[in-house]
Amino acid sequence: MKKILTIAGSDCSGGAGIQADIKTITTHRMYAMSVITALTAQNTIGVSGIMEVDADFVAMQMDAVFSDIYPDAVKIGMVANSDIIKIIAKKLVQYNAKNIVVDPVMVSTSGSRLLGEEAVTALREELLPIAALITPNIPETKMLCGIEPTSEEEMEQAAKKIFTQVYQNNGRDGAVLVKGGHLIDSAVDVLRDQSVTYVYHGYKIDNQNTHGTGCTLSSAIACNLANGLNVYESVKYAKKYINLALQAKMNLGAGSGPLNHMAANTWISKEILD
Ligand SMILES: Nc1ncnc2c1ncn2[C@@H]1O[C@H](COP(=O)(O)OP(=O)(O)OP(=O)(O)O)[C@@H](O)[C@H]1O
Ligand SMILES: Cc1ncc(COP(=O)(O)O)c(N)n1
Repeated sequence: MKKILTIAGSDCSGGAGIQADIKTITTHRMYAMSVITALTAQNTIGVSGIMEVDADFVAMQMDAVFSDIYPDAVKIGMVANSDIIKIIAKKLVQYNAKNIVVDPVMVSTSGSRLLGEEAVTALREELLPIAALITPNIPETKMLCGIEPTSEEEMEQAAKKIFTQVYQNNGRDGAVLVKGGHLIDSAVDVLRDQSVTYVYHGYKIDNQNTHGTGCTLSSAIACNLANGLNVYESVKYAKKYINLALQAKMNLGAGSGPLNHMAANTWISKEILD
């Protein structure tokens, strides 16, 4: 049994954050563990409150997990502030954590800030370089490199620029996935590693219930890495998971509703596990 740790914020409505991650990991038939960085009061319409966890208590949670059940992969989502980022980075290095995927969550789809403005530098300098893969969406890509891509070519330029800043300039290895879910007419994603650019030509599924797609994608990638797939294949199968979960068209809540993980289950069990 593979063990996956998610370090993220709680979404009480169950669509994003820790809850989306645990559903994704469980659907992959793996064992899910969680280190919670913040509680959010939110639903499909928006975020009404955030309570950040003390950085010391984040450290206690990480010690409790790593000293007992060592994870095969770690997914990181909402990290709230720079103190939490610094302690997470320190503990991941201390425990020599493997297969780290960072979704650099900054602003919710509904427009609320989930990362303090002061924390972007700590995220860029301390957490991103130790990840095997980082998965910025279009607005996060702009925050990281100044380019707000509107086409596949601009996504390639941005992915290359972020790779250079985060990995090459720090003498580290890793990969960048610029996600195109916010593009109007396609759901193309672009992966950049040390030498190659891969383009995933996704078509846009007609479903406005996309709350938690980024959380789900990064958790599915972490599961696939834990299963021994390389980064390119891990992203490929994670996108298939998202497509199935979106195609099932569950419609909960008055706003942008959650994904249907039960629908993704069929494909995962047939293609990956059997
Ligand atoms: N309507 C859609 N049809 C197909 N794939 C989609 C759709 N919307 C998003 N995706 C895919 O979902 C994944 C997440 O992309 P997105 O850019 O939405 O991330 P995000 O903004 O971090 O997600 P979140 O909504 O959780 O914040 C990507 O692989 C993207 O291509
Ligand atoms: C706790 C938490 N983590 C991440 C997101 C981003 O997801 P989305 O962009 O779909 O709102 C969120 N809303 N809440």
